Amino acid sequence: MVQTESGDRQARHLLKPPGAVTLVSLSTSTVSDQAFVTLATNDIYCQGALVLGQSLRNQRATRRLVVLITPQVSNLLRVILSKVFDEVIEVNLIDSADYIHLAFLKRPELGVTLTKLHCWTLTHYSKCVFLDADTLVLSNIDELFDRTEFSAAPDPGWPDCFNSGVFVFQPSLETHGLLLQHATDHGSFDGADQGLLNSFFSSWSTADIHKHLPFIYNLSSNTAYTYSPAFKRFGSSVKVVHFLGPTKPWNYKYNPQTGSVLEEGSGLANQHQTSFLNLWWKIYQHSILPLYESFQDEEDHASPGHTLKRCKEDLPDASLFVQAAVEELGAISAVGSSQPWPAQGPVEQTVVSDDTPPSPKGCHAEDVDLAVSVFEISIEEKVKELSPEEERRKWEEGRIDYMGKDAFARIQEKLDRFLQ
Ligand SMILES: O=c1ccn([C@@H]2O[C@H](COP(=O)(O)OP(=O)(O)O[C@H]3O[C@H](CO)[C@@H](O)[C@H](O)[C@H]3O)[C@@H](O)[C@H]2O)c(=O)[nH]1
Ligand SMILES: [Mn+2]
Repeated sequence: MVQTESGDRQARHLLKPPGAVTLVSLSTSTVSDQAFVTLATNDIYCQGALVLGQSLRNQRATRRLVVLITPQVSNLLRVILSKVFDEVIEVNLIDSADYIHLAFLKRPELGVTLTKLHCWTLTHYSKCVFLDADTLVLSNIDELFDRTEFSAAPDPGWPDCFNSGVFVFQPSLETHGLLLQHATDHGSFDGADQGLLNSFFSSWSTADIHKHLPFIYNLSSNTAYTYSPAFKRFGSSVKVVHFLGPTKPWNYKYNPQTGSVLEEGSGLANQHQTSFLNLWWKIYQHSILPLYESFQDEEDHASPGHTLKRCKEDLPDASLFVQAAVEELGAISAVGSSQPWPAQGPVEQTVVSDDTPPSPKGCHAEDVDLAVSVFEISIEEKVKELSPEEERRKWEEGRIDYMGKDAFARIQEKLDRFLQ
């Protein structure tokens, strides 16, 4: 990966309030009119996008790397994303066109879905591969660009439908418009993008076998066990793992010494899934955490005593970040191999930042808490209590938590309580 000073400087332009489209050029890929695209609508999903982007770089992807973000994504994460992705493009969570607004008021949970559809507006690319932020690339997948729109792999839960976590598409404003129109007219049978895309590209299951991507391009890690003989036979050729479902890699805690996720609290994962989870975390530890540190170092010049600098100083013999920076993460094909972490000091040492009282939660990244100690790394969403004024401003700015507390069901609950 080529990272230039100027790339980092350009990244500053991503700070809010950004323009509709911001271009950041970090690397010269061999094919510049094609791209891998992902989406992150908040700082937590950004952690997934970062690992995905890094996994594509590790596998020497020859196309541009693009991440679509929404206004909720914090300034810090914008800068960090720009260190991994060639382009960080802000899109709106809901398009401002009134007909969409009206249609979707009845189905607020589709907001995030609509955002995925924005990938068709990337018309400066002739062809793209979309990957969910909860996917991990294990080997080079450039050959996907030999496929045409609309190619995707079967969904493990209903194989006559495709899974919309990995797909090949051709950006086109016309298609984008038709998709939105389809959403307006028909909604989505699963209330999200997968249902919508399946009914729009409804001939996928029958028309052209070339549009069926092999399952190795979208292996659902949590369902692999349901057909373990096949996993035994074909598992070694898996190219993309997809952590679909409610529990994502970032919901686990990770022990950097043993190189494995800690299972307690997050339910027991099957053995294959554990290897993939460990791989995800290995990339996170070695390649993503150091990005936070380098950003903080830059900030230190401007404002001495900033958070992560102290973290580093407080960890003289653990030096997680320093080790991570010098250790080049090469091929990650060693699925399941244990990663012995060099011996560290025997006493658990917790990273503590400047402006928070000593506690296990140390390094913070605006909307996420990164707790880093010798024995445990974890990513947690900050629970922010907003004042009624802040809540109102959020709504007025269109920053509505459709999946969470502003979900239609929650609002209905509130109304019911009020009307009782
Ligand atoms: O709050 C959110 C939720 C989702 N996403 C993005 O949307 C993708 C899809 O969401 P995800 O949580 O990964 O859904 P899955 O668990 O994978 O569930 C399935 O169902 C989804 C809804 O139909 C499809 O988008 C997925 O591709 C399909 O695998 C994510 O990867 C992100 O890229 C966000 O950025 N923020
Ligand atoms: Mn997914």
